[in-house]
Amino acid sequence: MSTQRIRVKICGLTREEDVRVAVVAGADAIGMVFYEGSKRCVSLEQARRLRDCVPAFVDVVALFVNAQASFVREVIDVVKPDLLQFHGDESPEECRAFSRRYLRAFRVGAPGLDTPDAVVKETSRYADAAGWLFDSYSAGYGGSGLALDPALLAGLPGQAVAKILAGGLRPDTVQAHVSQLPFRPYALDVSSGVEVSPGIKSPERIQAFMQTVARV
Ligand SMILES: O=C(O)c1ccccc1N[C@@H]1O[C@H](COP(=O)(O)O)[C@@H](O)[C@H]1O
Repeated sequence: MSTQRIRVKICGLTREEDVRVAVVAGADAIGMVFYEGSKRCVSLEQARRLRDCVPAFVDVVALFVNAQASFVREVIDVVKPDLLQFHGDESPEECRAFSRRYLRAFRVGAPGLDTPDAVVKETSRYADAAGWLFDSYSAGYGGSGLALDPALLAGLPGQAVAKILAGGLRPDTVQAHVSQLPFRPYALDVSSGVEVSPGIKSPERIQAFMQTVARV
């Protein structure tokens, strides 16, 4: 039986040169953060320029945290993302309001999301998502570099929705994180683990991350 390759999204890009490095290294998706509370937040104009560096067959993902619907629509119009990523407290209705494919992020370990049953119940509310993205719980909304507890992901349905692991992945730890999961992830999402500072990526770390994942 063949094992499906694990896809990679590199998130929090702010510079054109980093987008090009990510694409050449084989990233399947690149993410841009539209959240003013993040040091990786990009402007609409910056995002449009980054988007223009992305060739066919690489997805552009726009990440939001409790954004106004009008702002999400503006990003859709200007940047034309392939996927939306909701990383805040958005309800299923708010995620569906744009009739776009979306990733739903879960801050695993947060109050109310701190048992396997609670995770299963919460994910089931977003059964129409294109992917469930499991991030760790931290004081901010994400991009913390902290890893989640894989035991909290036990009991999720097999094939229902693509499962994406995020949170504290690095070139030297990603293999161990994947092996501790109760399932084989569809994809991985990395931001701080391939950076030299928030929003500034390291070509060496991106390449090392991609090479390691290709062997997992
Ligand atoms: O990157 C950010 O600044 C960010 C801000 C708000 C919500 C999510 C954010 N990033 C996402 O967080 C996870 C984990 O990131 P890390 O690898 O631990 O740094 C990932 O999905 C990022 O896209």
